[in-house]
Amino acid sequence: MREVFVDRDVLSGDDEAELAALAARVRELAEAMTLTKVEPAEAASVAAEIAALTERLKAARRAHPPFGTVGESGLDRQIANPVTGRLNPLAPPVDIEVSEDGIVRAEFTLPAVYEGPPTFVHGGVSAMIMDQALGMAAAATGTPGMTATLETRYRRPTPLGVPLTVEAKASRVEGRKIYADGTISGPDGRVTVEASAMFIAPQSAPAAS
Ligand SMILES: CCCCCCCCCCCCCC(=O)SCCNC(=O)CCNC(=O)[C@H](O)C(C)(C)COP(=O)(O)OP(=O)(O)OC[C@H]1O[C@@H](n2cnc3c(N)ncnc32)[C@H](O)[C@@H]1OP(=O)(O)O
Repeated sequence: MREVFVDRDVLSGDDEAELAALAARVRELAEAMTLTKVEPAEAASVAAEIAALTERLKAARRAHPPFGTVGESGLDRQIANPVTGRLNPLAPPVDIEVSEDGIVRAEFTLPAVYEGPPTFVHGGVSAMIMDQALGMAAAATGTPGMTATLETRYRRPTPLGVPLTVEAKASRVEGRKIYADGTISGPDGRVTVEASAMFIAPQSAPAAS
């Protein structure tokens, strides 16, 4: 297995909490940036300040995103994941829970930075969230894998700014292939996105730590 799976800094809870708080501020910054009406001179001034802050963060730099210490599966350790990662400002983040019966579920709200059609979620963002939820459902069978196929059916537009629910569950495992299905639904319970995926487990599984 490639070394990048194992050669990671593992953060303490305190370090993770501080960086998660920083990521939350950057998320707010992205949202403020998307919606701001400030004058060009003020935008230029803010850009200069942000450039200076970026240089401060780059002063100490890792080769790869770090892992967290939570969990035993090696899945929820990916704290910089672009869907669920509290340390990744691009992640909403979607706080996915996996129940003992293998059902993956999360409630989340997507702000304006994820807009595709006006007032609705970008279809690629929905697909990204489904990929993650379906992948975690596949992994919950005990056999995690890489996405080989992902089919999304957009039944109706997914609204921004309201509570959404993603659910997924593995349907079957055939050798190295794991199949899973899931949905995103709106606050009225109506399904907006259906998805099905097939994951393929690597020939040799990655190390858990
Ligand atoms: C890995 C662990 C990670 C843990 C993360 C936990 C999840 C967390 C959630 C993360 C979620 C996000 C996750 C992400 O974002 S994963 C990122 C997106 N996915 C990828 O980048 C995958 C890129 N592709 C590959 O790496 C390889 O092609 C894979 C690994 C998929 C297969 O290459 P491999 O060399 O191993 O396969 P094989 O040649 O021995 O063939 C084996 C069987 O599979 C069949 N086949 C192969 N490809 C396809 C296909 N595309 N459609 C349909 N069938 C396919 C093939 O016919 C054969 O069938 P059969 O003849 O036996 O019947």
